[in-house]
Amino acid sequence: MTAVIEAEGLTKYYGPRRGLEDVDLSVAPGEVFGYLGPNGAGKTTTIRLLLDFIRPTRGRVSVLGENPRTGVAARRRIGYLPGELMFEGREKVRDLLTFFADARGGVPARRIQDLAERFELDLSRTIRSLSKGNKQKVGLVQAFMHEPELLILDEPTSGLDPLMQQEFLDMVRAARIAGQTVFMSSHVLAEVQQAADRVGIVRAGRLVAVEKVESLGKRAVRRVEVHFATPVVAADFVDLRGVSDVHVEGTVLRCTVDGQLDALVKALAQHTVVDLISAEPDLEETFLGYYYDNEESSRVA
Ligand SMILES: Nc1ncnc2c1ncn2[C@@H]1O[C@H](COP(=O)(O)OP(=O)(O)OP(=O)(O)O)[C@@H](O)[C@H]1O
Repeated sequence: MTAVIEAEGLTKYYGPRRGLEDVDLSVAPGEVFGYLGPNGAGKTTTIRLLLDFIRPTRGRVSVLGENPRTGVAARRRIGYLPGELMFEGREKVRDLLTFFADARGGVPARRIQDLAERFELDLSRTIRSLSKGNKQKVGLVQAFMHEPELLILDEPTSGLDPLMQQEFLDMVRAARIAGQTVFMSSHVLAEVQQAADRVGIVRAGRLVAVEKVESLGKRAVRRVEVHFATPVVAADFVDLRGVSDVHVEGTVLRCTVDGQLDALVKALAQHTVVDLISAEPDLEETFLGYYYDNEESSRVA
């Protein structure tokens, strides 16, 4: 099957500054692809290249089988949520959405109404009176409303409260079931894990890893901090399966656990445990774990 998004050696320099370099990427029809990276990694640059808002310094990209530069017809088949919404007008939300709907060849009013209800968005408000989160909802409604073949979403959950983030993820899952393809950027691994089939990790302008979400889940790396009633020694914990970065200061143990907690929990049980804190690592830590431990399997295919 032809890829919906295909990039080869995609590179963008802003003057001497690297925005993106040598990105090879292929997103299959019906796939939900999460594009993860810290601030300034190159996510927005990639998305702008896909939409021909900027042109590559070198390399090539095709979207829905077309070169974004010439494939104007393909644009209607795309729903796009920009990272920064420029909605400011005095008009009502309903009027703005109707305007977008008409530009895409028409969308049933009922569909707009349903999406607005889902997101608890008041269509009778004026655009400029909306909070950041509500503007984000307008952006999402306009991206989804014409049921495009491809959704390109730049930081879609930014500004949404947790309930609305879940609503959004439900919509992505529904889009996937309907056979739509989704390319979404994020800097939050947890949210992408809930909806995506694969995750690409971009860092300093390079796509450093592409992983199936299932395999990410299996490698749950955690930071663990344990407080004991009496002092402990590091030697009790250093050789345990999955445990690394062991540091002991008096009655406090800090370490990293990759995979099951079982071996650590059994060793802890030899002491009196006062408190145990287990935190998911941030994106960078998870990804570094992959990149260095699993380099041969993770490089982009
Ligand atoms: N118009 C521009 N002119 C110069 N440099 C730019 C421009 N746009 C982006 N860059 C640089 O390119 C790099 C990638 O930026 P990009 O906006 O693509 O990152 P991002 O992953 O989307 O980050 P964020 O999460 O902060 O939006 C950064 O170093 C950024 O400073």
